[in-house]
Amino acid sequence: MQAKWLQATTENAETTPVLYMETIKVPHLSALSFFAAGKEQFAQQRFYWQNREKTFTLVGLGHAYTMTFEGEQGRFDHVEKQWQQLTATMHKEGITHVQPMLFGGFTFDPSNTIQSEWASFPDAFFALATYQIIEQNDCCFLSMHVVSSAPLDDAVWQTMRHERDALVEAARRGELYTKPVAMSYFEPHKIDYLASIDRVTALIQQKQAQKVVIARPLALTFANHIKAEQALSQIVEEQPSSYLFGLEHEELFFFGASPERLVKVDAHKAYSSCVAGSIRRGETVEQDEQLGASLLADTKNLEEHQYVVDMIAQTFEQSCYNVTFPNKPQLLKIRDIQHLFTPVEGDLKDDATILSLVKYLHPTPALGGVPREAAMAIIRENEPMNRGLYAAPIGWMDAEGNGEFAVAIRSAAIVGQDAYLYAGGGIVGDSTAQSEYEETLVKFRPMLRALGGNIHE
Ligand SMILES: C=C(O[C@H]1C=CC=C(C(=O)O)[C@@H]1O)C(=O)O
Ligand SMILES: [Mg+2]
Repeated sequence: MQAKWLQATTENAETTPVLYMETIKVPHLSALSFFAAGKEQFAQQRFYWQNREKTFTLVGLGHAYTMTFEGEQGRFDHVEKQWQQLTATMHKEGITHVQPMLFGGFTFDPSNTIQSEWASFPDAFFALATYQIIEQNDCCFLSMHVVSSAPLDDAVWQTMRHERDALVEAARRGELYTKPVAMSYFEPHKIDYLASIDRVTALIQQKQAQKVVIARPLALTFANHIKAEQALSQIVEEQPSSYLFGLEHEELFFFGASPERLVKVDAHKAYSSCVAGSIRRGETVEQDEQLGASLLADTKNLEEHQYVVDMIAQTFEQSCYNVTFPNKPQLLKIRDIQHLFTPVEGDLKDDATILSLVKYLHPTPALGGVPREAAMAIIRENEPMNRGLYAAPIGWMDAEGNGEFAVAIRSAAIVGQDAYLYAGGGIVGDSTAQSEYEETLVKFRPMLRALGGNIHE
């Protein structure tokens, strides 16, 4: 008995790390240049995030702590619990109101075992950066994090302060990036994709599901390795009204420009957005308005959209008080495409958290389908790819329960000289393969442009 008790306490002592943090305020710094400044010391350990409104930017270099999880059962709770434990005891120096931020994502479907570029990516992957920069309200805060079970020696801080100052200096020098130029463009499984849309539409007509989102990849090859900062710099320039994200994991760099919020929590208020139903942008203002008006009146797109509103509103009803949402969709216009859009908000109940909302919301019918399990089974049967983080929750949270997750669409994974772009669409009873195919072509455009692969434009 005693031996067991001793073992338990030792384990406990070893697994109770403390989070040390020191924050300073720095004059405005380009978040992208800071990301690039970490390219040598922190290669494969960087992340980048900017919200749609461009009012909040977060960049992380290095891993002070990582959390990973394999499998479906318990992955959201595991990350939640670990983060709570890690932030239970914090030692803050310098500016103390700044929070440590955990950044990462949960893969779309842990049951997918297809070998792919995502082979070594865990089903949950989150990192607390060694060096974290936050830009908000015209202020720029630079934090250092160390997670240690032993008391921290001041010499550690001294060394890190030097490294931090060198990173800031390197970031101030900046750099210009050229657009990558793709050598080849390949649509794997194109014929399979077209056939799968016909099959899935038939299954929906037979009432095996009401809606299923089917996606496909597009592959680009380059003459040289694409640098993460080079790819990111393109979307920073080109996508002013989307969430921008980038996450390195080993050899893989996943990045994108998504219009779609999964959930945001700010001071116990929760926000989600239903984004589903699509049409291209017009070439003139009149044509653009006409296309928008026809989208707002199109029964197939309204059906796609309504499933998402019903499900998100229902989930919010369980986790929030005072749930509100407009009774008709509006238009959400981004560079290449316009969508039907309905915002949903509410006041978080005491037992709900941002991660519990991510757990219940993912995948919404904008990415999975209705009913959820039937749709997931149809996706597994009919989509010959592994989505990895595509269409999955990606985002951040702080130690006070605030945070934001986007749905990682309009995204691509870069591995060395190859890039895999992903796009899909909501299939309902009256979908047609050709128009769904064309919708994916429009959805590929942001990443194709960023990667210099817009061979068809
Ligand atoms: C699955 C994607 O988009 C979703 C989000 C907005 C509109 C959609 C649609 O109209 O089909 C999709 O549900 C994608 O861009 O890959
Ligand atoms: Mg659609």
